[in-house]
Amino acid sequence: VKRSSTLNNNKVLGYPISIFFIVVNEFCERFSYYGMRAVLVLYFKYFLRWDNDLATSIYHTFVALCYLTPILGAIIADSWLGKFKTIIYLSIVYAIGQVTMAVSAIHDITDKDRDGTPDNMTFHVAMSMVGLFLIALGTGGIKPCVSAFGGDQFSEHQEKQRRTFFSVFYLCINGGSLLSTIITPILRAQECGIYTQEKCYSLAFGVPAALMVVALVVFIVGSGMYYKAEPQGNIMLDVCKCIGFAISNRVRHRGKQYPKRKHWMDWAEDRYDKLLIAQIKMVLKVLFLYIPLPMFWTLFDQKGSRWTLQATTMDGNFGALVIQPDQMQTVNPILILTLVPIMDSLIYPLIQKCVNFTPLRRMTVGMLMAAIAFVCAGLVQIEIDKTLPTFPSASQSQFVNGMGMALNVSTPGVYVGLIDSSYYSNYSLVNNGKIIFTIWSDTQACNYSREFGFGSSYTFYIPGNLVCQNDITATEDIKPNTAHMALQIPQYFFITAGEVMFSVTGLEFSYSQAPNNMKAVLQAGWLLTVAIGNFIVLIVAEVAKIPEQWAEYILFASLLIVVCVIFSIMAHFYTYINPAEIEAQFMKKGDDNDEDDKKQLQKGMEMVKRNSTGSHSYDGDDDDDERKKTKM
Ligand SMILES: CC(C)C[C@H](N)C(=O)N1CCC[C@H]1C(=O)O
Repeated sequence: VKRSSTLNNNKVLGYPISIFFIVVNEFCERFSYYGMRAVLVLYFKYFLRWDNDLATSIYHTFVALCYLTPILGAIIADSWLGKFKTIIYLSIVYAIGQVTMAVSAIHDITDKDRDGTPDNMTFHVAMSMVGLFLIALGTGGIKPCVSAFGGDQFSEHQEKQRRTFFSVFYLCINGGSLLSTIITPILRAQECGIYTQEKCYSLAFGVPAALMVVALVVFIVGSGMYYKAEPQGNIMLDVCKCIGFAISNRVRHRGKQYPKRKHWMDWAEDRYDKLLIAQIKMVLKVLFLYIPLPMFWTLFDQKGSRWTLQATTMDGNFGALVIQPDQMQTVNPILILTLVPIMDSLIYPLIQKCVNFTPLRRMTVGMLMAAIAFVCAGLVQIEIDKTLPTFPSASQSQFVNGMGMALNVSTPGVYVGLIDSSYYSNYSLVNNGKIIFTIWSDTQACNYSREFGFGSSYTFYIPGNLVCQNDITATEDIKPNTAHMALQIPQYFFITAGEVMFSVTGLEFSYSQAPNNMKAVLQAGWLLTVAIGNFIVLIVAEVAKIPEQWAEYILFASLLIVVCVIFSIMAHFYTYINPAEIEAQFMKKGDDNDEDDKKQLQKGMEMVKRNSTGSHSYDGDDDDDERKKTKM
């Protein structure tokens, strides 16, 4: 039983007011994180002048680090500072990191010769690496704490409200990320500078930095309203020692003369209190269940890579709207914003009328949905392959100069180059839509315009007697993409519906099944599945050499289905628990036990008492009581 009585007075519609500050904080933080991430690769490539490979590797390493550091944040929170202080301190580190990034992107700082390019690249690289490290520490460190801290604001009997909170929390993640991925690229495209005007990366990083400061301020403003659980001493050290002792004790008592114990962790009973052992068992059970989960994220993360590449071979013309391949990714947060409320208010209650749609069942269906998404991606790929020639590469054009003199050809943003007489240019990449080329020689200049479809490729022949527009002959080397990007919508729909069922549920499940003193640790365990999924994508990208892309999609779908079957079997044997109830039972048992046991349990009881800060209000729906001990 937790939460102070003062909290119960600060409610709106049965929800603690404190969660308002937490969800606003999450919105601003995710704006900051995803906004910075949206322009990061371009910053590496165009500002730091790294090649594609280095830019991609550092980008993925950074993303993976952001999902590894939650372990650190969780340990600090659960063992030392508590969630509130950890969030405050690591948010400061995070904001400093964002500001460092913004400063590292000011080209004028080292542009001594005022030519628009930084003269001391080492300075900018060093600053941005320090900035990224601090950001990874901050964003990852606070992530498990913020979600667990939000969950802490509800009493044990407000499970329904707590579930809604996790849905709103997820909406805020995606609202923030959607807005920032639209806004920061626009900011980046602006020009700024003191001596010369260059692409404004400092603004694109500066606005996320400002949002992180806002996130911190909002969180501090709510300070008086939070329930703040005290950390339980160095719990992670106790956990490790207890597990270590259980293993060594088990090994020391191998013979038949030693009676078996129900669980291998019970071998720690000789030295550690039963409550701690029970809590470790709860955590291990959930962590064991997580083993197959990274596979979901492996598929999910390919939205940003494989699916975006797929979109480059498609037609993004939606009439009034022309969608670029990488912009298709925003379909995910847009769909999250629509699907979460629909699922919560309509789909789940409807399904619940027919079957007991438990969290683990939802997660299983979520994984199946992701597999279906990849089958859709495979089918779309087959459709694309029917229309796709192989040479030359997409969206390019070349010019053949038939004139007796050298010619220059350019279009805004692209300089095709100087073409010698009776010679040809290289293929140049241009945008889709109407493009106007300027062709000029020493004696004449003219404009030539042409409509380019997505993925098309042309050779233009400039005759000897050039007058312009009508004289140039165009040969279509590759037809424009005919498979429309709208074909990707079903795969985005299924992966996002899967995400809602899998990720939102998983977040809440991780909270509800964790003992009070290890809530943040289990949230971090959940986030670790995202990190491992990211790593698998990196490995797969290097190792998988499947020549047909559609076959790779189907392979991934099949792998996820296999993993899904394994998960559903594991989930079948999982018994839902109410950690607070189990912890309370140890208090009760203590009264009935013999003296020795009583002494052992004393410590555990103290722990539970420390968790129980004040009275508890039974005001929420307790519709989950019958599920407390249900199977999958
Ligand atoms: C990739 C989207 C912008 C965000 C995504 N839908 C999402 O909410 N998440 C992906 C990893 C976990 C979660 C997050 O916390 O960002």
